[in-house]
Amino acid sequence: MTALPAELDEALAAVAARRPLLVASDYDGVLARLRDEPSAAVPEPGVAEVLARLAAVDGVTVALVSGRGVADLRTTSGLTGPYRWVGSHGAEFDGPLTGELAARRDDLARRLEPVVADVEGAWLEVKPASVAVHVRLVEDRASAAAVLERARGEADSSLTLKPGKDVLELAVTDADKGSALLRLVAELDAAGTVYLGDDVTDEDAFRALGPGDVTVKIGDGATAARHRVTDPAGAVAVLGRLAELLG
Ligand SMILES: O=P(O)(O)OC[C@H]1O[C@H](O[C@H]2O[C@H](CO)[C@@H](O)[C@H](O)[C@H]2O)[C@H](O)[C@@H](O)[C@@H]1O
Repeated sequence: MTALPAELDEALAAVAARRPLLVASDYDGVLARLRDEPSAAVPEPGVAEVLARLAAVDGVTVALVSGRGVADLRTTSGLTGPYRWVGSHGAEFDGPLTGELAARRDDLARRLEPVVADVEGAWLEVKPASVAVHVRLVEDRASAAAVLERARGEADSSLTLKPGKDVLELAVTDADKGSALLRLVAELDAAGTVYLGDDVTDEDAFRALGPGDVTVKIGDGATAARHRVTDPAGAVAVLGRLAELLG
């Protein structure tokens, strides 16, 4: 198992003593390695087991907080369990979104179609509260950047831009992972929270939490998280160590 930095291990030991405890994680790039095709991003070995172990501890709630829609997250991850499922960057919190949002999203998708039409490898993912412009498969990186720039130009002030790894999402709500996490913390009256994330949209969650919480960035890049591990195997090691401490 990946060895954890001493400060991270100490922080996990401290938060493990608190109840109620919220253990929340982003999905892509954290619990699953990034893949060319989003539906191929299955959980890393050990993820299902460690989440189940954590959720079985009295006073611990496990939450999956993803940019994916909840239905997609459930299907792609194959995870089942007594978890809180927060999708669409926090817009799907209590259940599916309303039809009015879907109509705005479909109109947005129509406007974005020409942006990807002639660029090989660029494609649109139409999600519950957003349209994601994907460029991971565009070989020429200058063309990929140009597609994202053009998509950015299609955004009016009613939309929220969510940049990510080889993707730009245009969302029809202003929900973010930080507000969603704070809503969960309040609902559970959590005395401590652990959050793992790897991407730009996870920074809202890192910033929302307090100094006594444990925030872990997966991979490189500037971050507001207090701790870092290198890859999804490291994320599994963090969750495994926490399960051990709670055991
Ligand atoms: O918040 P997350 O759980 O990290 O979800 C963020 C986005 O993840 C997916 O896209 C990313 O992962 C794909 C699979 O590895 C990869 O092909 C893509 O380039 C990445 O941007 C998903 O497709 C998006 O809908 C999520 O918002």
